[in-house]
Amino acid sequence: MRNELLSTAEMAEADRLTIAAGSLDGYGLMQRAGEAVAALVLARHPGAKRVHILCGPGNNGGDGYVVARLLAEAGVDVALWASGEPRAGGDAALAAAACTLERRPLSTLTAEAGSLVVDAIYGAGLSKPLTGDAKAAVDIVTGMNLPVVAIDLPSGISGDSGEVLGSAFRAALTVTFARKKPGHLLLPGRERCGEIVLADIGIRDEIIDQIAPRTFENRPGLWIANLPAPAVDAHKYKRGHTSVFSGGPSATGAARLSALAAARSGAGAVTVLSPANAMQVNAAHLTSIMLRKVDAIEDVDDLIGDRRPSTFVLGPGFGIGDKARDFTLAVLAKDRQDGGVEGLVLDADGITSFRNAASTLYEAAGRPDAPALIMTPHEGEFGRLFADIAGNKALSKLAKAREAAQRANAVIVYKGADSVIASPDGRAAINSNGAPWLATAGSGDVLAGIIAGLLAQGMPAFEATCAGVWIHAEAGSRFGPGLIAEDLPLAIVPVLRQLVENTVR
Ligand SMILES: NC(=O)C1=CN([C@@H]2O[C@H](COP(=O)(O)OP(=O)(O)OC[C@H]3O[C@@H](n4cnc5c(N)ncnc54)[C@H](OP(=O)(O)O)[C@@H]3O)[C@@H](O)[C@H]2O)[C@@H](O)CC1
Ligand SMILES: [K+]
Repeated sequence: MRNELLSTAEMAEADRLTIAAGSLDGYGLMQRAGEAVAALVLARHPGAKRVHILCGPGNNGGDGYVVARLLAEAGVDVALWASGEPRAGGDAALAAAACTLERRPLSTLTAEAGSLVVDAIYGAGLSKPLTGDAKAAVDIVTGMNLPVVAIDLPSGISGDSGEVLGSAFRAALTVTFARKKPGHLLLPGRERCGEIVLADIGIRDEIIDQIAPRTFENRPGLWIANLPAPAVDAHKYKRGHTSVFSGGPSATGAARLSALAAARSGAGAVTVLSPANAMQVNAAHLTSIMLRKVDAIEDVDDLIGDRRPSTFVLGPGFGIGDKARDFTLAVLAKDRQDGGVEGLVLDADGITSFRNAASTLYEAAGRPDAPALIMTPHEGEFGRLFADIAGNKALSKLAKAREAAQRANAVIVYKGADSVIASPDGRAAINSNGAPWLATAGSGDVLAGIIAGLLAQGMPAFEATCAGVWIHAEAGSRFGPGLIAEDLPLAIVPVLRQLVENTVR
């Protein structure tokens, strides 16, 4: 399956290019869209007593008129409700004219228990909050708890941001075309879509390639080709060396969790870098993972000279302040070339430490040949570093992550149930395999470790980050109730096995 996501503008462009290529005209695309929806309605709801089809004034409504005609031809009891009139001469007007069923105003909608609703009011063209007859229809259908099949998007959900504009249907099934849209994956859109089925309506892959979308669903296909597989002659340092900075004696657990996750993700060697006063407590809890005393910047330099760690994690349990800033900048001052430092994953306290010194961080990360910087803020941390972006109501979560990545010269994971991973080069991916079980203390420390471990094995920063987010979420979702962060490093093992064996997509 292809992983591109299309903005509503890119979808309109795909439509235009397909028509220009001459294989199908707009009405032909609409027929195919309607046929796909009608077939799914018949397959999924063979026993529906009555199907209410709600049609808006645009092409989404046009799809609805095609569905109405096809279902009526198949012998289904169809009731047709219209909001507004399709523009004369347009494809939707043609579809409406071809449908001879009686049309009643949507403002007079009534439905009966046991019936099914097909929502064709607004799709990609939603331009303002739902009001009037459309809003009233949402209230009636939601109040009666009727199952809804949404065409393209549940009306009221923005295809670009996933936001609810005014109010929106909650669909059991959403049928969309060619590729998913960001609004199908971003919250709250994702939970309003129900099951999402992608229908092929004749928009060819070459057309999508021509558009070259920069947004993706975060699935293995996006990065599996870059997933490290150890060579037969691998020795431990060839498989990458990750170092994790530990906090003081009463805050060491987070770094060890991160270190363990880096090791499980395949880094050949992992070292916990501990202040002198926490050496004993760290030593008491580490076996295969190495331990080294690091109190000052010079110790970091020595370590890089001696052991050549390729990646670092800084932040989990580390403490906020000068030391975090100094160590971060010392790592970013190293070169990447010739087996130098590949990257730094900055999380938690590491991020917060730069709240009043953000530009120093971004400049350090923007230096040519600087190690890759990866930051993994949750919403609160994101707001501390990027207050203006976070507060801009015109931006979706996707757009916010993208803007932050460009400003910070860093790969950003804007965490949440719909984590967005954005690269400074403009690419972005939306994660959709998370589960509520992952919202547990220490879960983020594990994520930072997985990303650093994959990066140490030579995966490029964006791909390593996307893979880390997906693997972490998959492990947590499969583990389910009762998950604590300590379970996660081991829970990623079966996920990795399936990825290596290529049995999960
Ligand atoms: N692209 C493709 O490849 C294919 C696309 N297809 C289908 O086309 C759909 C997109 O069609 P579309 O562009 O005509 O937009 P659509 O969602 O019907 O709405 C536009 C109309 O609604 C109006 N309107 C909007 N919001 C409103 C509100 N809150 N309250 C009141 N009015 C509101 C808006 O008014 P305006 O903004 O102009 O004032 C305009 O009149 C897409 O989702 C898919 O189903 C398929 O046929 C197959 C191929
Ligand atoms: K719709």
